[in-house]
Amino acid sequence: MNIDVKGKSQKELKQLSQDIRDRIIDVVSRKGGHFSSTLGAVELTIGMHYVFDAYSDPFIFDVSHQCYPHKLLTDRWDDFETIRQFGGLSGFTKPNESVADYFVAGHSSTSISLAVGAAKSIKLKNESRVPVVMIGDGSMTAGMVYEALNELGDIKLPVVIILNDNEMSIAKPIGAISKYLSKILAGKSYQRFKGKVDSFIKKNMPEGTTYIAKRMEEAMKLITPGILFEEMGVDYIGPIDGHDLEEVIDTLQIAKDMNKPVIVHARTVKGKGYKVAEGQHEHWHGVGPFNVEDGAFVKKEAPKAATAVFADALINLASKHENVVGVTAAMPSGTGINKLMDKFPDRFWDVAIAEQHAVTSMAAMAKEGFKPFITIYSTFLQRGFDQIIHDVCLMDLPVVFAMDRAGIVGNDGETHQGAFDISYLRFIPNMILFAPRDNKTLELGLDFAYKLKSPSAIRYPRGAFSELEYPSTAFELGKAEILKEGSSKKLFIGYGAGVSRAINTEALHSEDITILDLRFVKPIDKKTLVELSSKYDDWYVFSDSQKQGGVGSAILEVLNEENVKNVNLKSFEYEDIFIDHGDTKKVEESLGLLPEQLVKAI
Ligand SMILES: Cc1ncc(C[n+]2csc(CCOP(=O)(O)OP(=O)(O)O)c2C)c(N)n1
Ligand SMILES: CC(=O)[C@@H](O)[C@H](O)COP(=O)(O)O
Ligand SMILES: [Mg+2]
Repeated sequence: MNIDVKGKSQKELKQLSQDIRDRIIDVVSRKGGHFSSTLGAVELTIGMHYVFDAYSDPFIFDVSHQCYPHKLLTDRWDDFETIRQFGGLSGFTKPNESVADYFVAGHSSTSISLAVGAAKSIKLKNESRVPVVMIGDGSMTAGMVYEALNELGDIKLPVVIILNDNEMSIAKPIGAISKYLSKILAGKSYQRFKGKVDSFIKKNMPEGTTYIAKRMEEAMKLITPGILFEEMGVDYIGPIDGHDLEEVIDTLQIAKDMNKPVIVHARTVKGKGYKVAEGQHEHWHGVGPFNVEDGAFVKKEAPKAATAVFADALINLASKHENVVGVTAAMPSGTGINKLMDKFPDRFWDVAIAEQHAVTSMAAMAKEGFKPFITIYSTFLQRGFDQIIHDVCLMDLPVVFAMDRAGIVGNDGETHQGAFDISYLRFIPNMILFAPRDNKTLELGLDFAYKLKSPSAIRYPRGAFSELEYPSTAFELGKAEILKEGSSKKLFIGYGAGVSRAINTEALHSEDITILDLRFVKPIDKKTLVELSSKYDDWYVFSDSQKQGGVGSAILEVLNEENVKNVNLKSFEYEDIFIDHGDTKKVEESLGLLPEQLVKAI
């Protein structure tokens, strides 16, 4: 059922915020999810629903990982139990779940552009709806936000932007924007100060002093904390206490009545309402199950994650070679670069949510003789696509793209799957694409990448590789590796983490099948593939990647160019769909990618 906040008293709203927190703490402690962001957004979300109408005004949450209170208020209180589970609610906003969710999100800093587009449409349709945005301080560090503000300040259409400032990104926020916003938070609220001046003028100055008042207003703009936004043509109100329901509602009402673009700067506490998580705690951003009483995480015995193997291997490399440098775009712990930043603070940086800047700035370092490692989730590298072509590959610069979370990522779902990197990188000239099959070959892969004189991209999965019984061998450019020769006319070709799926499928199959680790998608090992075509007719491809333009496509191109006619190739890569959220195994099963399913398909 919808919870109608508009009719509630302050007292009832306070109780509602407690009920929402209790529900989030209860479910997320059992199921995992985005925790501290969402606790910090409770009063702001109630305020949005009190002043605006989610079923007509576009409610736009940036990243939307903080949208759980919004979902609880819009007919998903009971279903919230299924958050991020396979077949259940998405952990992000999703219009096909509820009309109250205006747009899909998951990648950051899109919200103000969406609001501009919505506002233009509303004007053209002569409607009176008002887009309302919630964007965090971390998401304000991406360039796309300023592209949107630049236009919004010019066209001056009514948009209310709630800047939910908890002085945290996932980790501590980085950069001048964050420092600027924190400085404002440290000061007193400009509006209260402005109000005092206005009433002083009215009371003590004779009639007709509007001229002076105007001058005072202009002068104050010079000291208004929101000068950055005011100068861009967007009004600024704040900072306000983002947990004071009355202040939030009053301010949002004022902002809405201004009928122009306005930023409401709200100070909040990340994790508010769950003591253990309140404040600057990176590990409460996205959590697995935990014990509510003491905040202890439910420890699951897991093999060493690829991220940790990567980070340790990069530390070794950086210890040996002074010219190794690297960046993360606001994902220091997720990528393991936090370890490098600690050990080599003058050679590894968090550049904030700025993937485009990460790519291009590292291209310059490569030109200067350094060996940059851009460590980034496959899905977020999509944000720097043109920079890869224009600033790295065109000049054939030796930048390494270390792509974590390649393949299915699980509970984050369709906005985060690492499905596309092979397809979107393979057609770029000078790019080298290769993939390790286990931890040891990941380590060897970094040593190999270090020596390359061209751009390269190495991919590895979320979580751990499977342990393989095959000895690991060093990479040789463009060379595949036969792991096992079999008597069957079938050939299994694995790539990256897909190699273990090929091995597990072969183990279940009745025939004795040859297994090839392709190792390189570009340059691909044409010679070996042509030789194998004389022995094997039925080829099967295993890779955690989109079929379109992926590994199977690359192999078919070789067979076509080399005029090979006898091979039938079937690729078990992802079909032409966006892959939904859920535990990775459940998602793989829904795609028919479990070995026992593949054996039947073969
Ligand atoms: C393009 C992109 N890069 C990185 C991320 C990963 N990410 C998700 S939330 C987040 C931090 C957002 O911080 P903020 O906007 O302050 O929200 P808070 O969690 O503090 O409420 C980051 C870096 C992303 N979602 N999209
Ligand atoms: C919302 C967001 O984009 C990040 O919090 C992301 O969910 C982290 O993913 P991992 O859990 O794979 O590090
Ligand atoms: Mg924040």
